[in-house]
Amino acid sequence: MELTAIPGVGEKTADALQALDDPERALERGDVATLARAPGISSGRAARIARGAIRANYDDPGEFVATPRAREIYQDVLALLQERTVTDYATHRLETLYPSASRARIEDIRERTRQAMDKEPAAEVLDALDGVEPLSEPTDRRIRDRCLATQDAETYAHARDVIPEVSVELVDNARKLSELARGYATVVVLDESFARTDVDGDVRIEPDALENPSAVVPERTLGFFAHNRDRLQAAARVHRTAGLDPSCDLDSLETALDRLDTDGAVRGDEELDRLTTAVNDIDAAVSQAERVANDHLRDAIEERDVTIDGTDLLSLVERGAGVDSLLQRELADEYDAAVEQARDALVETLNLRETEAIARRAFGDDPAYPVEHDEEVVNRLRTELTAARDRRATRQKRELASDLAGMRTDCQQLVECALELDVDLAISRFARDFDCTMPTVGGDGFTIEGGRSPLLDVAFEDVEPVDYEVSGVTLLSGVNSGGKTSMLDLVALIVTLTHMGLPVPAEHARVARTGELQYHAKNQGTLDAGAFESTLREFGELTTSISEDRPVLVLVDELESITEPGASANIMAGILEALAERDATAVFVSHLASEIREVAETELAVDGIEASGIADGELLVDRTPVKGRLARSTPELIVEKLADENVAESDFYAGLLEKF
Ligand SMILES: Nc1ncnc2c1ncn2[C@@H]1O[C@H](COP(=O)(O)OP(=O)(O)OP(=O)(O)O)[C@@H](O)[C@H]1O
Repeated sequence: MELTAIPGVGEKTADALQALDDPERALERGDVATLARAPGISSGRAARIARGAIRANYDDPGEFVATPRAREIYQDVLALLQERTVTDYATHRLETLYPSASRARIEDIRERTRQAMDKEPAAEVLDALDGVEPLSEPTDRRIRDRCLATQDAETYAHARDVIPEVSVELVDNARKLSELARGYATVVVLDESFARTDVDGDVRIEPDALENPSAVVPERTLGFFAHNRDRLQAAARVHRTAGLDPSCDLDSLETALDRLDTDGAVRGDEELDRLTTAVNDIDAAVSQAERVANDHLRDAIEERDVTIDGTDLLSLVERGAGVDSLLQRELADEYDAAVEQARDALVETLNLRETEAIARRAFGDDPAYPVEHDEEVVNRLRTELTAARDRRATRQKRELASDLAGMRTDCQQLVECALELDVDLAISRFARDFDCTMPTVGGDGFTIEGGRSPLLDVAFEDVEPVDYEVSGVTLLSGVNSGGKTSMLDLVALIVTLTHMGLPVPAEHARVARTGELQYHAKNQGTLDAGAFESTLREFGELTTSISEDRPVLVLVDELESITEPGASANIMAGILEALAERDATAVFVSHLASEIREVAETELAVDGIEASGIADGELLVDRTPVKGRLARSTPELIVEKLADENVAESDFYAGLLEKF
């Protein structure tokens, strides 16, 4: 997809998106979290870009949400869904769901919603989701014990691109190569030309190395898996607890991950552990072996009475011989036993195998007291053990890296699948929490049965279910606080959810396909001339823009408050007539329903939310509007109550009542 073809994506944004590994895939998947990783793109902007991409894909003109109040309702719907996610990914991903006029888009989401609603939001699955996050690359991948070397400038540039983790060096002669071999544990030479050069150190001639970078830097794969280990383990747990079909064998993945340390080292290999411990403990083990030998020898000397013939003693002294000679002569056996003990102790403590023979040479056969190790031999032992440890570690790393490298795509899928489950479960929880059903799309206007708005200021279980059906243009009258605004909110909510492809909080609902939701909230007080003029312009544009292929649902709350009552009634009557002429669906909440009907030239339908009376100062309201009924106003109900209750002033109240 050409990035600049997406609505709202210019050259600059397209450049920022190109910095991602695979922007097309992120856009296709509506992966807001990944898009927001592009430089300078906030998550809000990422969501707008993703919606733009979807719109372009469905040829959707957008602009369903046509007014600030309609936008608020959409935001409220989104918030209710987002409250039910576990992962940040799902929170952002839900922002790609929007009310659309495109039949195909709605149908696609409805299909997904139906499947989502069947999914059980079990506590252990939600728990497991807690650790899932999109996979990401570790930031610091510099590897300092190895370098690449080449003679060729082009290979040099290519190597820097392909294996940026290690340094790449230009070498033109054997001297430079041997300098590198002294500075790095391993030098990988990328040219055949050095094949016959004899250089000390671990210098490998691997002209094909750039074709398989993970063989040169198994740390790349291991680092990626170590960095993402917790997320992958959580994703595997989600698959197990939710019974999802995994994209890879979970046991193999978990076994491989168990072998990996958080820093990318291989763990759980006995041989590697043995060699690592031996290298670390060598000095301590040598000292301990010396101690063992000397303790033995001291005890032996203390216990022995050495008898020495006078001539022998004289000859020893004349030769300048020291105690060593005496030891050799008199305590040779004890010395041998002591040295043997030192050798055994060293081999045993360090658990040596291949290097046992070297270790044994660390204590010589020539008698001396105290017994001392041969530093040169110990150093040799250290070098051998270190090399064996490094060889083993490299082999292990390569093996594990090659096991894991093949799993990368499947792991990506494993995590994506778990994250998408979170999106589904948010929809499922929303549907369950608010007793939702899938609405029917089609027909004229809307029908709501048993609708309960989760946006009310009362607990959801206390919301009274309401029914309402409108086709064409209707005035909605009713007592104060009867629930007229709440009814408009419920209609807007159900229409918005339906066009998002989501379930609605009603026992049954049917909604006509709509291109635009025009929901105008109540104004707080009379408008000044300028604001009044612009409100009239808005309605002027709205009534003229309605066409058959772009049907509009108009919800208006107490438009009369924009100016004085007489003028308001005239204006509202005019707007309603224009909407009726264009076969629009509209509900106008008004306390001036009667006055509007009087001045209107066509017959206008009116419904009413009625109160059956007043009890303890509270209106008893039936919140379902009665079709074709102009509801009595609150003042009328109060006058009626006073007329009933006050015998003395009954004439006065009866007179007032007649005026209604
Ligand atoms: N279906 C319902 N179930 C329970 N309570 C409701 C319901 N509808 C409305 N209410 C309660 O009634 C209150 C008033 O509702 P709302 O503001 O919609 O009335 P209104 O008719 O628009 O009032 P006004 O004429 O004063 O503008 C709400 O804040 C809510 O507490």
